[in-house]
Amino acid sequence: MAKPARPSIPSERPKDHPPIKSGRTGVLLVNLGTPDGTSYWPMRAYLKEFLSDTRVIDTPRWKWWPILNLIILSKRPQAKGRDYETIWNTERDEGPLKTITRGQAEKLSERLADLGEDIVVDWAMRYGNPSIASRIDALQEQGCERLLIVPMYPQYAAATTATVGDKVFDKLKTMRWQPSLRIAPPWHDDPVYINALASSMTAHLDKLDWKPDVILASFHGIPQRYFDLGDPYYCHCSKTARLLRETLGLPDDKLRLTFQSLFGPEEWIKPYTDRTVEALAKSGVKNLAIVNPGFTADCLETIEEIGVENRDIFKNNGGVNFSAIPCLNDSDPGMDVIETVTRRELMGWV
Ligand SMILES: C=CC1=C(C)c2cc3[nH]c(cc4nc(cc5[nH]c(cc1n2)c(C)c5CCC(=O)O)C(CCC(=O)O)=C4C)c(C)c3C=C
Ligand SMILES: [Fe+2]
Ligand SMILES: [Fe+2]
Repeated sequence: MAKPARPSIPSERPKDHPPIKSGRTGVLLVNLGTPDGTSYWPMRAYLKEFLSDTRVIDTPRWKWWPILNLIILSKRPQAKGRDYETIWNTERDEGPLKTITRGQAEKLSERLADLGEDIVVDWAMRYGNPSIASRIDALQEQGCERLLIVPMYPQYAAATTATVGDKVFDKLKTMRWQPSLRIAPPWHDDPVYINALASSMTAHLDKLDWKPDVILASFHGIPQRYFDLGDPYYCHCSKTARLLRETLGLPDDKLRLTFQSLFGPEEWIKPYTDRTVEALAKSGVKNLAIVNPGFTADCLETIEEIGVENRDIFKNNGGVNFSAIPCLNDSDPGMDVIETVTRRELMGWV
């Protein structure tokens, strides 16, 4: 039987066809988020979005809705707004997390210049602005058919990494022409990350005219229940701390793992940073440094909670010298980490 004639495919686009940009790859760095301003309403909007995420708070909605809307959102926006004011980037009118994430994206773009014009680097916030959906739109408009999402968390947690995925999938669900998608895995035990932390800690501590008796590696906490339900976050943090200890040649009691930023009445993973700081000061430790390996950018939880609140706890209980070691941010070692992770995950695409 004769084959039916193949319909001819026009070799050129019809004259009235809209222009198509194509063939590019987008890299989207995503960090947690920050309010649009420090006054009541922007603070409230930010906290409401954040604390309504079931990945962050999994309490049944009928129970959580009145607690959030009637109790937490009536007081916390003012209190936290005052804290944000103390760290605010007034020049740009934004939180430091935004400023630093933008800097990381700009530097990454420069570092990937050898890959040519077909790579576009951008950044977004999981909560607040610029939103993930708006940046995916922008990348697609620039011709990105492939998308690498980099959740800016070295340790995986459902409350951070997975919720970035959720938001990306929500957006993709609405798109007729979806980009191909990759999500970078956590890098809690990557040698480039451990070495970057070790070198930035050493450089910072060498500049002090005193030596710490103890260093705390303080990570953001999660409720103990989330760990019991199978979240690998605690194990990732423990491994980072162990590798850091090994790299720096420090014994267990000199570099200790702790967890900060507790929220609500539940039990969180332990030991708690603030209680450890207090106990160390009371036990006679005079010189203390704290590093925050789980934060890729300095933010309220590092600058204010560690640099101010925990410094005060230490000094008020007999401590003498205290230093908060800055996050990797967009420093050279920090950018080495982001570049290594990105290049590895782009393999096969570029
Ligand atoms: C139950 C609540 C929370 C969980 C679980 C949680 C996990 C978690 N958070 C980070 C990183 C950051 N959190 C930040 C602020 C912040 N976190 C919570 C609550 C939970 N976080 C709140 C309510 C806030 C806002 C401030 C406050 O009201 O206390 C920030 C700082 C943002 C900034 O703009 O500076 C970061 C970063 C991780 C890594 C994590 C779990 C692993
Ligand atoms: Fe948090
Ligand atoms: Fe906090």
